[in-house]
Amino acid sequence: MAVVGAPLEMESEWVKEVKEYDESKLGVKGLLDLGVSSIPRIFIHPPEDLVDLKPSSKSFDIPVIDLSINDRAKVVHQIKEAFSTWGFFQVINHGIPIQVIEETIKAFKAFHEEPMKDQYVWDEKVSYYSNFNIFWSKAVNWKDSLRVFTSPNPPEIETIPSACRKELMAWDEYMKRLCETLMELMCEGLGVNSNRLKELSCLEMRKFVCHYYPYCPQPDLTMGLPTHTDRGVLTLLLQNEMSGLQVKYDDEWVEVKPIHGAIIVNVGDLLQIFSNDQFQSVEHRVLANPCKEPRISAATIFNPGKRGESDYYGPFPEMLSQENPACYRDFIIPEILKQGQTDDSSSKAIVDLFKLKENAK
Ligand SMILES: O=C(O)CCC(=O)C(=O)O
Ligand SMILES: [Fe+2]
Repeated sequence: MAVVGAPLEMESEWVKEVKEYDESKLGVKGLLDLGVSSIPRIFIHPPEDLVDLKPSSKSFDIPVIDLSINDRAKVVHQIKEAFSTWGFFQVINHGIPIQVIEETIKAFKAFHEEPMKDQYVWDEKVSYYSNFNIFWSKAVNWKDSLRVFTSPNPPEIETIPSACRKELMAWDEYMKRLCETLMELMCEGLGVNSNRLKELSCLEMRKFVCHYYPYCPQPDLTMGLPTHTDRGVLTLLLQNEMSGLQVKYDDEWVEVKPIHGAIIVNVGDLLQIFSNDQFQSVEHRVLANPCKEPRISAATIFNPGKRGESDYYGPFPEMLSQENPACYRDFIIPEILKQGQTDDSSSKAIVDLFKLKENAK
């Protein structure tokens, strides 16, 4: 963690302030409850993060795919198109009842809004806040996050906070089922066996992150979540009706407009590699929330469960040919974990790590 270009003594002062904030276990919500009206300086992002915060003036929208249409070939084609260009789409009519979606968002919101006055509840809450939001940090982000690994299959109950346990367990099941359906369609789009990603254990390791972006008094100075790509295979994201998520398209930032009941789906770095660059893992970010109403999002990130020394991953060999040579070398998951410890911040870190320069497109 470092302040870019700052002298050493300032850097250590900054680290000290971050540590104090972290150890206070207040979270951003806690700061607001204490009545702050400006953001502490540890939240101020460097200028390069804060240019063009406004979304594109062109009327782009990420694709919306309706899973209920009775034309499988059409859906496969739409997913292939969306993932080859945007790396993102919103899925509607996916079979998850709207009441489930509403109840789930309500439960996650309640978890983050647990009042500090009940010490037992508060202690449990903060025990799930992993290092609060000091994450990919050039500066601290204006949000609080709950992180849970919902693996192995099924998740161990103690790893989930009791305040939203019932809802999160149910949500995990819904996400797994939807992801299985989508992975089959994606595989068909790539021209590989529909079970390919499932057989590769991609439904087995799931990370769940629930972000809470409360009101920010100075949204032009900080970020909710800075620019990044997702590192897993596929991310399924639920959001409430508050906007803030932006996706890079054609070198411009495009706002993902909330659609009631929709789930956002996006390609992670690993899927870009498996697809040998047919699908794109695309940069995205979340602005600090200028509205009184908090923004809630819940990401389920799917990763391969098989992580042994002989479990190799790489571009699907059946997609490769002389005209379409591998853009990446094969690798094992421990190589990624090692890399994650050294540099957590850059977009496409995994893609760059395994790229074969000679075949790069
Ligand atoms: O909060 C959001 O909408 C996006 C979250 C996200 O990009 C992530 O968790 O990787
Ligand atoms: Fe993301």
